[in-house]
Amino acid sequence: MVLSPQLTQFFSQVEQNKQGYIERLTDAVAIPSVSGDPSHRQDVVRMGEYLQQQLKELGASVEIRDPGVQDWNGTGRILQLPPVILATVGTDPKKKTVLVYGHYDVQPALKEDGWNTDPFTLVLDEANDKLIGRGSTDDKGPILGWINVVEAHKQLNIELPVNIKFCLEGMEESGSEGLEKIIHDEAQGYFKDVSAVCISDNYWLGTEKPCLTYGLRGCVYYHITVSGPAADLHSGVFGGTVHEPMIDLAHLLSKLVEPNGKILIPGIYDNVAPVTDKERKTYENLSFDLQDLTNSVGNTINLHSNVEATLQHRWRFPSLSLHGVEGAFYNPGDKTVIPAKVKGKFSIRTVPDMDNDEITRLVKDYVTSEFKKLNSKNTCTVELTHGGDHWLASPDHWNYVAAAKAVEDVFGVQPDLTREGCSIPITLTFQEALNKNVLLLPMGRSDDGAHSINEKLNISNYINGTKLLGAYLYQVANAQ
Ligand SMILES: C[C@H](N)C(=O)N[C@@H](Cc1c[nH]cn1)C(=O)O
Ligand SMILES: [Zn+2]
Ligand SMILES: [Zn+2]
Repeated sequence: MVLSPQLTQFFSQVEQNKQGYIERLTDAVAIPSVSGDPSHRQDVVRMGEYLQQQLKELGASVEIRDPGVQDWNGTGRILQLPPVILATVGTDPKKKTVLVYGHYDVQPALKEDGWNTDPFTLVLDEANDKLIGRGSTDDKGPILGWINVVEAHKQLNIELPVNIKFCLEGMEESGSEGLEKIIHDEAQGYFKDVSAVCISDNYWLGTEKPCLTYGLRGCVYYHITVSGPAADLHSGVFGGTVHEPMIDLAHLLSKLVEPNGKILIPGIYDNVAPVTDKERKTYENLSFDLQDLTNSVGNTINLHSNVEATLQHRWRFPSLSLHGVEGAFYNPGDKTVIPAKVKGKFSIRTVPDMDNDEITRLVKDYVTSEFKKLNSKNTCTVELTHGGDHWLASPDHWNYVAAAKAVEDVFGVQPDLTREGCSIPITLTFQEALNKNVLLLPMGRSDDGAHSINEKLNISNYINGTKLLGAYLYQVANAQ
């Protein structure tokens, strides 16, 4: 395949800039922008300021929007939400405009969780082609990839082939609070001239081959709170004499899902769209096998014995995961305590055609009726803490055709077409509010360990990913 002179020039500039790109990611990872932890809220704001500064230096016109405030965890503690950054590079009416969305917040990370190194100090492991640190793949690396593209063009003194409009938020890992309203408010304003949307915030199916992603599951997150005594109790003095919140909660959690993954909430599968013959074909010839799953997970604990069933349960069937218990004793060592109030946290990944409001009704009715069966004198409440919808796009759209050609430009292969099990709540909002095609164009690999310990982005993925984002813009410019 023959590359255009502009692309050839751009690719070689990206290669030359490698060191600078790694330094940029080092600076970004050093800001612990954990949106789910109020003690880090100022760091999220600082991360936003860092990006605004980078974008301004590259000539972007930058505006911010205030998403308002948040009642943190329903505690009455009011927190300012971090700003949504809107930045424009190029306003040529003759060019297409690509809307780039990304998030600058990250999941929590503590060395004690099992990280080999400090999560917020980017480790350059050249021997293993890795950049290790929280946010390296989710989603700081990909956001910086776009900034790298703009920088390379400025250095080369060449115009971008399209206009870019950035929309960067700092609350994605905590439910994207406040963003939906901004998108609706700005649909005929800031977002008016958008031709298509591109999001780089997911992962390749395996470790070898790039993919384009046209579907995501939704996510509804719940807390079950069981409380009883006025304070924690001595289990030797009170054990056997009172209803224990933790015992009630353990019973309730065990009623939600079977060890084989089957969700036990009555009615939960009723609206799940059936698998069609056309859809079945989409699981054929993907560059994925069960060993990829084993490698990403670090153990052979697969629930399903073939690729099709595994991917269907990741992409197009719901799943329920138990995440943790707040208020329970969790330190090392033994403590003979009866916790007074415990909060069990779980989420359900949703798929077409499930409806979030209906699911919440089913969850609340079921947990309430199971709690009644315990005949406990404790109290139990169930609340939805955040939710986002599932999403499906048309992969036949020119936006996908352009991205497939860009993959060929950089990697010399046809990308896999995939759906994804995780969620980016705002994707559907962009599609519906702007009525434009949305494409997911991932930079990282399946084994990057997003949300986990030792999160990494391969150096080659960062560099080739930057080339890919740039090549995609050229292909969009040429798309019919
Ligand atoms: C795919 C994206 N990088 C991601 O990690 N999304 C999160 C979104 C979320 C939903 N609730 C809380 N965070 C995810 O899928 O868990
Ligand atoms: Zn993400
Ligand atoms: Zn994430």
